[in-house]
Amino acid sequence: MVSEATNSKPKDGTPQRSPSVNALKLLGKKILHASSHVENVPSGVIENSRLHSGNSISPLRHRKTSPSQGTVPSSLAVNRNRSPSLTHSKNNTLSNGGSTSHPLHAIKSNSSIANLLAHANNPFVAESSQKQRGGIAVAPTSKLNKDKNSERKIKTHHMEPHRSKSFVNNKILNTEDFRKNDERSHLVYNPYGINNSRPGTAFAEENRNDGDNDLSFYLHDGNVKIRMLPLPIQNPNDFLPERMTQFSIHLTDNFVFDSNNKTIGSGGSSEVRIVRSAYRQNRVYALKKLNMIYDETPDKFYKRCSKEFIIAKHLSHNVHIISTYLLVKIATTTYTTRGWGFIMELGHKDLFQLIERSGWRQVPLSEKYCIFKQIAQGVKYCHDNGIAHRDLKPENVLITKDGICKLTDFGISDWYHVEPDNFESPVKTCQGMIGSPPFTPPEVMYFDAKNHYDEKLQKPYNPLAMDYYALGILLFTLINNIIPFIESCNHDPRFRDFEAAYEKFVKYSSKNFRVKNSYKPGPGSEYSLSKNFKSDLNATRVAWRLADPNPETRYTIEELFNDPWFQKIETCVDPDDESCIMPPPDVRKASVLNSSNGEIEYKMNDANTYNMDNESETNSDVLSNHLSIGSDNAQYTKPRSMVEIAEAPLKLPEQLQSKRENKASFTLNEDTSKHTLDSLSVHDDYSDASESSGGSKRQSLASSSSSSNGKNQEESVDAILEHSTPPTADQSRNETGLPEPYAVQPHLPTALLNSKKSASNNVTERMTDLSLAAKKTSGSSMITTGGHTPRSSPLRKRTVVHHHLEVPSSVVHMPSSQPFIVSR
Ligand SMILES: Nc1ncnc2c1ncn2[C@@H]1O[C@H](COP(=O)(O)OP(=O)(O)OP(=O)(O)O)[C@@H](O)[C@H]1O
Repeated sequence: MVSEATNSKPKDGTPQRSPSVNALKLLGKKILHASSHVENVPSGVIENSRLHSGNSISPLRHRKTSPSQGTVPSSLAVNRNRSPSLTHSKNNTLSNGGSTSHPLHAIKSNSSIANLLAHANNPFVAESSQKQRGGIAVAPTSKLNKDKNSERKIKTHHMEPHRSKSFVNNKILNTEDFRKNDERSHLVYNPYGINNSRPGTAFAEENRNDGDNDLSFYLHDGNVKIRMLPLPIQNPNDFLPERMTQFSIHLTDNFVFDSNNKTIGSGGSSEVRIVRSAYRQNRVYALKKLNMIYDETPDKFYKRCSKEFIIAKHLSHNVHIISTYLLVKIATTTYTTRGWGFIMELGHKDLFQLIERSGWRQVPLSEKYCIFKQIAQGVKYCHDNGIAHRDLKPENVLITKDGICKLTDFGISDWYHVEPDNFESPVKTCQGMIGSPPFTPPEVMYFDAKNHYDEKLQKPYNPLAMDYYALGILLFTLINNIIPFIESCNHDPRFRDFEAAYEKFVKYSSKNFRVKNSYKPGPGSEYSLSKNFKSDLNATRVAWRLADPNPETRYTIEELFNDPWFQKIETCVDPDDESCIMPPPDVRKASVLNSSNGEIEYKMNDANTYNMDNESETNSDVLSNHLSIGSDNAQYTKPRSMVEIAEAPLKLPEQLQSKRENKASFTLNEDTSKHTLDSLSVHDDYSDASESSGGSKRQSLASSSSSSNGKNQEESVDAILEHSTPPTADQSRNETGLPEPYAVQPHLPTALLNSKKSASNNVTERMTDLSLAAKKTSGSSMITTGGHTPRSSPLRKRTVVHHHLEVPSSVVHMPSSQPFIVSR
């Protein structure tokens, strides 16, 4: 058996709690004490034939997912990963309600963090981090095992038990690896994504007495320390397979930071900024700056990040995957701290940012189905290429300026075959808690240590079935405008209701519902999760089959693509249209250190020929693009997580808002005396100059979908599910082609109307300015994914019918926005 086993155990004594934490605690008190009926499940691998026929782990067919109450044996603590959805408001700072003077910052996807550690095994890197050139994208199992074993031998002083004062609701994690070595290898875990420092940066406890000689902790802003990679920064090429070897490994060889210097997104282990080509300023890219997490060792950091890069790059040839181009070294500048980063295709928004908008409710079902299908196509591409994503959620779906949905964040993705490069080999099952709880299936949630499930319930699971389930929850979320449950486990009353409704539906209404190829209608509007599907029982079939709590009977991606309803969904993107795949950036020069005189010299890239005449760009090109980016940045606000919205859909605690406006800017001062430059490293004098973290004023938590004093501020999740979504695209469009709510708002104040119109116009103008910009057309010109359109050149204008980005946001803080939210 090849599996990944990680464990964690909760620990009491949390000093501060966010509103979401408190709500979750309340939920936790309502645990259902149900008896369990669980069959033994053999662990190990899943035969390919079974995998593709929709069966996953064998004898779970009739098991109940309600476990008996029990305690988690100490041997089964789980290495938890938490969702950005669950835990954070990206780019936001939360106030903790007064128990501390620290401004708190909510970061994304802390669920992922501990798991990231467990996945820091890059099969392309030998134990000593020396380059291992294999020439293939994936390594054989033996090598994977070898790496895992080697990691077990690594001294784990970074894993010594400690608790960080910086974290709210700390938990202690044990990894099974370290337990086996009889080491207490606790990690501090921040499940709710709140810390008191700058976004996306990992922190460690101030007083470390674990013998760690890593000098990469820097005191700033009182008692907060920022983790930095020790010098010298490693050469990315040493961690990549030969076919991915890069000519240039330094960011500044070929890119410049956008002068706006804004963080456009952040996650549990990264922050994302805009960079530009040094040669064509209008070519903009995303720089995902990777941060060390918690007590991660530099070695594990390099392995984890290079693994993510290899997977992301391996998948970078599809319309529905964000392209990842380069793994680069970054020097400390006023923009960022030294380390590694990915140069990636720039997304315009992520799906979370669209769904959280009040106007999302009015987006026609046909457009939501289009988005769903695009996501599914991205997932299928991953699976077809041997990768399970394992962290699908709206935050990890980016939408380009053309309205194309693309998957990103392969931080906890993995090759799912026992032999990664042998697609005939069985599926490698997993163990341990990973993913984001609202989107993580119940068989994985059994490993969530905080829920204290009986060990018997923790069976090896199929990583692909995680993605199937997440697709189902995504579809529910798209249609209902809110996540259906906070956690897919029976500690969540909403999930319990869903599970009970599922069983009831199958038992009394549709006995063959789960039978393969039966395509029975799904639950109707008498089921709350189905209401907003407007009696489209084929659509509810797909959502319910994908979100089947039982992995045995859950839809597979193949079944989804065979589903007649799914096949008929019209999308505005041809999955074979390579013009929608961003070409790689120019990489023309590479800096190298002249060992004789110590000076930096540049090598030119012969393979990258170019004509300077074609490079010219007008100032106005640059300016307009710059302005466009700048204005977009303003919208990269993640005010509330979906979980927070689910908990208090229209309620905004006023005190949080005012406190957030008073957040301090942090200044990071590096201690230059701690480092000596390594002569082998060209840019490893990644200047230890002092830097400012640059106006890290936290963004407001105030959600665009929230109103602090709106009439319906106590509106419940159930009430939200009751609201109707416009039934069809046609019915909701006026003569301009825009969905009705975008054009006529008679009940809104004039100022509000004007601001909405101009916002909408701006989007339209920006889109039509682009070479690949969407043109508004009639619905008849939709591209269906069943057909094939001719390959287009990168400059050909693509016909798009759905303007996925044109989702108006309610005006925050205005009570009058409330009527705008409620559908008519
Ligand atoms: N290429 C990109 N273009 C634009 N925005 C991006 C891009 N990549 C990421 N983002 C934004 O940054 C956020 C964080 O990115 P990402 O999920 O990759 O980080 P992460 O640290 O891996 O997160 P996690 O905590 O889930 O592991 C995304 O949700 C998105 O809003």
